[in-house]
Amino acid sequence: LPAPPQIPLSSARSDAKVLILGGGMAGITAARTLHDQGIDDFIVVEARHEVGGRMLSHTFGEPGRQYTVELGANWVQGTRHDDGPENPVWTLAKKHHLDTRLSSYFEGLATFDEDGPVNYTDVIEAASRNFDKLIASAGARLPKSLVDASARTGYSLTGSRPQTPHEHAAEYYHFDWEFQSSPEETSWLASSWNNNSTFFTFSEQNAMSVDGRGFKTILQSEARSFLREDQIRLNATVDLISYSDDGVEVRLTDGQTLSADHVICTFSLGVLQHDDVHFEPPLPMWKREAIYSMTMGVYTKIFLQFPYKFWFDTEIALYADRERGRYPIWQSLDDPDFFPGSGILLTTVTNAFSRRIVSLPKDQILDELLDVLGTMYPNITIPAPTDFHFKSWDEDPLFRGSYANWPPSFLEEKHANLRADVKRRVWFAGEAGSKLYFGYLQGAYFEGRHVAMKVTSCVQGSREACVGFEHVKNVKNTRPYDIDYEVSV
Ligand SMILES: Cc1cc2nc3c(=O)[nH]c(=O)nc-3n(C[C@H](O)[C@H](O)[C@H](O)COP(=O)(O)OP(=O)(O)OC[C@H]3O[C@@H](n4cnc5c(N)ncnc54)[C@H](O)[C@@H]3O)c2cc1C
Repeated sequence: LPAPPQIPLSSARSDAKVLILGGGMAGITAARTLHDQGIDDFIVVEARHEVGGRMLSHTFGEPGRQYTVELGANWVQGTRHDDGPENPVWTLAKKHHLDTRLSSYFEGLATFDEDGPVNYTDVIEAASRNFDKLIASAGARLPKSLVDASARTGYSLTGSRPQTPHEHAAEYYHFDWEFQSSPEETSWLASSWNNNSTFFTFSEQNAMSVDGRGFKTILQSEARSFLREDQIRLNATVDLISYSDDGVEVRLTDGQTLSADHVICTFSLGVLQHDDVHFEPPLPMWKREAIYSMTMGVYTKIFLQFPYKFWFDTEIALYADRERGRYPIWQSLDDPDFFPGSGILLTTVTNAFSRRIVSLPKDQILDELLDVLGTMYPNITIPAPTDFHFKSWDEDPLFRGSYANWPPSFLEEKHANLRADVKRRVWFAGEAGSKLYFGYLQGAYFEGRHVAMKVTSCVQGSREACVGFEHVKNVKNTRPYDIDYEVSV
């Protein structure tokens, strides 16, 4: 295997034709695309000490029992059908010899509730059929141009109305665990096309990284294969982007200024929503409206290491609590396919529950987790964990959440505006901009490539050849609201 990438700490250069702001999947793919198009006059500017973005690994476990776990993206979701199109993330994984194992989410699930182990796999199978009906019903609406609604509306209309803790947990497993948002918070139509784009276009396989170099190695190795030292600045946090018809200036938090003809912003949607980076002049209203209309969700993986394994032999267990979303998914990494003997168990929580727990003292979270495990295993004395870790994505000013989600009220025009450039100077790329693959690494990849191709025509061509994305200045209803304020007496 190639040696770990050594990316230089800082470049002395300050001016380039293009500044790529952010060194995650979208940023490195944009850089690779520019390079492949013969443009090398660019600098990638990244706040962290390494590239990778939300591909973020962590060394976890007590001394002598340490493993590389993934706090962010962990799976290549959708690989390739026999002779169908290949997920470009899978292409990168293969190119850089990423060590992966196929996850078997839906085979041999262990099931628990507040009474301990109990079998409700029939309910999980029903939830799987309900999810399929949800997707199919959205597919039937699209050709008729029927209006969007929440996935909850879709579920209800197709006859799925979960009542019991088992039904809620089973629905959560199929829906929230993927979208990190509830059916109420999510678009019926967009969740369906998002699911189909990844799992039908590529494949239903989920290949999990168990690589000791971290999942990020695919980006770092890729970056090392074409980036020169003076084409990347690490530990450089962007604070202000000033733009005009003539070009762009980028101010870093240390006061340094970089200038360029174009910038490609790959900050997460959450970063754009929180004004962590300022724009001068402020971004136009149509752009801000789009930014604030899509949602950034939270997906928190909580890792626990125990001195020994006392739990289920399947990869995943489902726990049905009376409170929907309370520590429902448990994943064993101490599995012959993953990290045997590691003693690592992880649970995932999302959105509202996730925001609740990260505001609690760590001891309290740990007590809650041990309490749930005690409920799942009433006849076992749960040993004290040897390590415990999670990352609060929501609170990190470089991410402000985990990945984007398409809410029911989000119109296609607004999404086009989210993706659109401003003045053909300030460009936006990142997973949120991908209409089909938002949320996924492949979304970031496709956006990085697509936007870099647009910028290429601006850098190489005449002014006429430089064509930005279309945006809609005022997003309107096709039919105005008919509201009669008259008070009848
Ligand atoms: C917990 C979690 C689990 C996930 N699981 C999966 C999965 O299994 N499979 C999958 O396909 N996807 C998954 N995703 C989503 C996937 O990680 C993202 O879609 C993808 O990494 C986004 O890439 P990006 O380049 O658009 O953004 P990012 O990776 O966020 O890149 C943006 C970069 O900008 C940098 N930056 C931010 N602010 C500044 C600033 N002011 N100045 C300079 N630099 C800045 C950041 O440090 C970052 O490196 C997961 C994400 C999370 C958080």
